[in-house]
Amino acid sequence: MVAKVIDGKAFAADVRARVAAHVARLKEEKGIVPGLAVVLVGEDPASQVYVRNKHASTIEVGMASFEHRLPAGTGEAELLALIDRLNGDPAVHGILVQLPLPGHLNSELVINRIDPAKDVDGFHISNVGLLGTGQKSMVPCTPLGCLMMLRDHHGTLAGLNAVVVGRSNIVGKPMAQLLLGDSCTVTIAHSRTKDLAAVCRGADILVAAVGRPEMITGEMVKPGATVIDVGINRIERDGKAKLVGDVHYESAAAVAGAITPVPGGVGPMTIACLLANTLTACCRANGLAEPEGLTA
Ligand SMILES: Nc1nc(=O)c2c([nH]1)NC[C@@H]1CN(c3ccc(C(=O)N[C@@H](CCC(=O)O)C(=O)O)cc3)C=[N+]21
Repeated sequence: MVAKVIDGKAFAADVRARVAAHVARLKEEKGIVPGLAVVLVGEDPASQVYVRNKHASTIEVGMASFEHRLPAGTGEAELLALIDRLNGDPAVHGILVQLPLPGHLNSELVINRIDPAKDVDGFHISNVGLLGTGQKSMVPCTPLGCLMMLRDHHGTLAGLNAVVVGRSNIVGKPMAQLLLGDSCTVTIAHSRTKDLAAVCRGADILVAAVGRPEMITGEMVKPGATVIDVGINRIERDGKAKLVGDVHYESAAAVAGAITPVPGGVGPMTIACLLANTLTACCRANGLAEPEGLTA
């Protein structure tokens, strides 16, 4: 079997177009412009690229983008004061604090300072609790993007065996909650799981979010399964820099029914879902109906 390639880049472009159409309608009918504030502390080069991409995509869909770049040595009180200011700013509907933060800053404290209604990353403990209890929340962007692609490919996910490899707070755990919400039978596996290959081979849906380059190989994939590769690893091969996922693409694609590539899979969907979440937050803040097909 040769897997169908799930084109995350094209899917993300479609999500952004739907967001843009809704934003245009909000502007025209209500005079409302959704706004996203992105806070970057320090000069990490990878983070700077991400923040630049987020800014460009935000403008492109017609939203307002507020960028706050702070020096690496910024104190906690100063950062918290900025978040308080953004919490109180009615032009700001979404707030994202780029992670990782410099080591002297307590990221849990900082994230939990964000108004949960503006927490477009879905990392605030209130949103985590709401998601875990099946209540309306802001949903983390990467798992939301994976869920959208899975629903599109399968129609319904009910009754399918889903294995999530990785137990991080930003991907693995919320991904498992979302799959459970769509009535999958969910297993969370990780680096200490006994006979990981056998566990993975039981999956109709296999989500790889371990952060280890090409760890999930074809022999761990059930024939016909859907493989979602969340990993983004920069490696060097044959003297060249290369971006690879947590899945060994070639061997997995030979067995899977469908697979997301890296790059061009989950990554672009993450940014598209950030915009979708900002739109959702704006609609909720104004007591308006939420955008259809762009929420969990
Ligand atoms: N508070 C916070 N929220 C985040 O959502 C967040 C963060 N911090 N810190 C960093 C990570 C990383 N992240 C990515 C988003 C898009 C791509 C993406 O579009 N990747 C492209 C390729 C990019 C490339 O070529 O480098 C792709 O996979 O096709 C990747 C990574 C969001 N993050």
